[in-house]
Order: sequence, then structure tokens, then C-alpha cells
Amino acid sequence: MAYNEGMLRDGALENRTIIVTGGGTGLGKSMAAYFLRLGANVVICSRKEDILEKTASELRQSTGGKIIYVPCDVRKTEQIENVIAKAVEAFGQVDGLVNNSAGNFISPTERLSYKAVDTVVDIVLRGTYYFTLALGKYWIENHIKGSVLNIVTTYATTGSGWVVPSAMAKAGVLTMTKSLAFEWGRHGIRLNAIAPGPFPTKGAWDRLFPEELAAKFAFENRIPLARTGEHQELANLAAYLISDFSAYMTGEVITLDGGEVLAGGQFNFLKEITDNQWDAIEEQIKSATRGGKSPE
Ligand SMILES: CCC/C=C/C(=O)SCCNC(=O)CCNC(=O)[C@H](O)C(C)(C)COP(=O)([O-])OP(=O)([O-])OC[C@H]1O[C@@H](n2cnc3c(N)ncnc32)[C@H](O)[C@@H]1OP(=O)([O-])[O-]
Ligand SMILES: NC(=O)C1=CN([C@@H]2O[C@H](COP(=O)(O)OP(=O)(O)OC[C@H]3O[C@@H](n4cnc5c(N)ncnc54)[C@H](OP(=O)(O)O)[C@@H]3O)[C@@H](O)[C@H]2O)C=CC1
Repeated sequence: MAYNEGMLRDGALENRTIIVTGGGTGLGKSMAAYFLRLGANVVICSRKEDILEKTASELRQSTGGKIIYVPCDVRKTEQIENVIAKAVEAFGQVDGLVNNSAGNFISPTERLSYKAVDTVVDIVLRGTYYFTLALGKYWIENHIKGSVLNIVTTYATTGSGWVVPSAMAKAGVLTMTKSLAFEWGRHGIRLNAIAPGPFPTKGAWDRLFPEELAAKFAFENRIPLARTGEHQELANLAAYLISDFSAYMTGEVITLDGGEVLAGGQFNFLKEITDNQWDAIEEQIKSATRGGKSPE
């Protein structure tokens, strides 16, 4: 199946060093794996050292690529600076950043404590602008044309109830992407984003689609293309956006969601109409409009 295959040519990311936050699990791990297969040096970071260590050794073995891990809470600037220093020490310089770390869970907003809101917003928004700012300063000072990829969500644009802290924070990340793309364009620094639809990961499924609700979500009914995403599909797009193949693209957000976000279309309720009902409806419309008369 083509959507399980790598898209870029071998060696497409050779001599590039890319930091992937939250690269120990889920989509971050899948992107890290593909970047390694394309020849990049990869640095993964997040809070849990045991998970990072396990992922790094698994990916080193499965891809033969060069990967290091550095524990880091993206809410702590000194830990971010340490990741960058370790990456430079290991690989000479840093060329790309994927802001992929996130915190999220579903909840009625009125049930959230102030701290619960802060926790999600701080990981997603503060973590992303801290990391981007630290690398931006380093890139500008060292005349490196860096590339940033921010993993947002479709509801960063539409908004969504029950994940309000995440929606607010991802919307901020999206605005930062566009704003800095313009401001740092003159330094050759690019920023783009991906808005994924549902891609099965343990992190997202445990917190957003718990068993009790899972049956109600029925992705095949909600998503026009009737399936969830394959990790390789997202990794393909991520590799393109972080690479020089997308050198003329900046400030862009690409939705990769099987059409899920289009559900708000005004006439999409017509999905429920059967062929027989359409026969009757067509007849009614034709008889009401026959002769091309305008409505009175
Ligand atoms: C497919 C769609 C799009 C997907 C998008 C994604 O992002 S998927 C990515 C998904 N992946 C991830 O999210 C991965 C990382 N996520 C995590 O590590 C945790 O889920 C975290 C975000 C809670 C942060 O953990 P932490 O150890 O830093 O924090 P902590 O445990 O100390 O809690 C802080 C505060 O939050 C409160 N609180 C917590 N849960 C609930 C709840 N269910 N209900 C209500 N409140 C809750 C808790 O009570 C506390 O407040 P209090 O009582 O002190 O006032
Ligand atoms: N899966 C999906 O369907 C969708 C996912 N997304 C986005 O994709 C990205 C990856 O999510 P996914 O792979 O599903 O979920 P995961 O839970 O697997 O990934 C989240 C990662 O963030 C890391 N993280 C959490 N808090 C911090 C912190 N304070 N500092 C550093 N790292 C942290 C976690 O590692 P650790 O706990 O070790 O810190 C973890 O590796 C997220 O940005 C998410 O919003 C968007 C839309 C849909």
C-alpha cells in the first residue's frame, strides 16, 4: 500500500540534524524513524528518560541511523538550551526542529482547575515558543537557514469544545508559525505546520478516545475517507516540510485528516439520503422549477 511507503529518495536528509520533541513515542517516534532512514542525524527529547533511551536504541538498530536522546521538559528553558548544546556537541550544528511534544485530555472545561489548563497550555504553547526562540537565536547568530515544523491540530483553526486548553494553545502555535515565517524569512528560516486528523497513538487514544467513548467516535462514519491516518503518511509530509524540497514554502499549515475537518459543510447532512429518496427529491425539485420560472 503506497501510504505505508517512504516518499523521499534515500539520503534526502543526509547531513541534516533534526530535533524532534516528544520523539520517544507516537507520531514523534515515527517521524524520527523516517528522518533516520533518510540519513538525518536525529535528537529526541522529552521528560521520560527510560522511554527515550528505549526508543533511541530501537531506532538505532532498526535504521542504522545516528540518534541521541536528551531528557527535557519543554517548559524549562535551561533544559531546552541543554538539548541544543548536546545536539551541537554530537553533530556539529542543528538544522531542523519538530515541535511535536504535547499534553491534552478531554474534559468539560468547567471541571478543569487553573493548574490543569496551565499544564496543557504550558506544554503546547510555552514549550513550542521557548524551543523555537532558543533555536531561532542560535540560527540567526550562526547564519543557519533552519526549518521548523509545528504539529498542530485541525481545531487550531476551527476551535473545539472539550479540549479547550489544547485548542487555545495550538491556535497560538499556528499564529506563531505564520508570524515568525514572515519575520524570520529574511534570515532564510522557514516555519510550517501540519494539522493531523486522527492518527492512532497510545498517548492520544488513552486521553481522547477512552474505551467508554471509542464506539461512539466511529471514525469510518465521521471521516470522508473512512479511516484513520497511517504514521508513514504523516512522516512523509513531515520529511518534505522539514527538508529543502519545500524551500519555497513557509508559514503554511497542511491538513492531513482524510477530510474530517470538512464535516461542517452546510449541506453535508445530505449524506444520510438514500438513492430512492434522491429519486423523489429530484422529481420534486424538477417539478417546482420546471420552465425556469423564478420563485414568486
Ligand atoms: C486526535 C485529536 C488531537 C490530539 C491532540 C493531542 O494533543 S494528543 C497528545 C496526547 N498526549 C499527551 O497528552 C502526553 C502527555 N500528557 C501528560 O503527561 C498528561 O496527560 C498531562 C497533560 C495531564 C500532564 O501531566 P503532568 O504530569 O505534567 O500533570 P499532572 O498529572 O500533575 O496534572 C496537572 C493538572 O491537570 C489535572 N488533570 C490531569 N488529568 C485530568 C483530567 N483527565 N481531567 C481533569 N483534570 C486533569 C490534574 O488534576 C492537575 O491539576 P490539579 O488537580 O493539580 O489542580
Ligand atoms: N495522534 C493524533 O491523532 C493527533 C496528534 N496530534 C499531535 O501530534 C503530536 C504527537 O502526539 P501523539 O504522538 O499522538 O501523542 P504522544 O502522547 O505519543 O506524544 C506526546 C509527546 O509529548 C511529550 N511531552 C509531554 N509533555 C512534555 C513536556 N513537558 N516536555 C517535553 N515533552 C513532553 C511526551 O513525552 P514525555 O511524557 O516523555 O514527556 C510524548 O512523547 C502532538 O503535538 C499532538 O498534539 C495532533 C492531532 C492528532
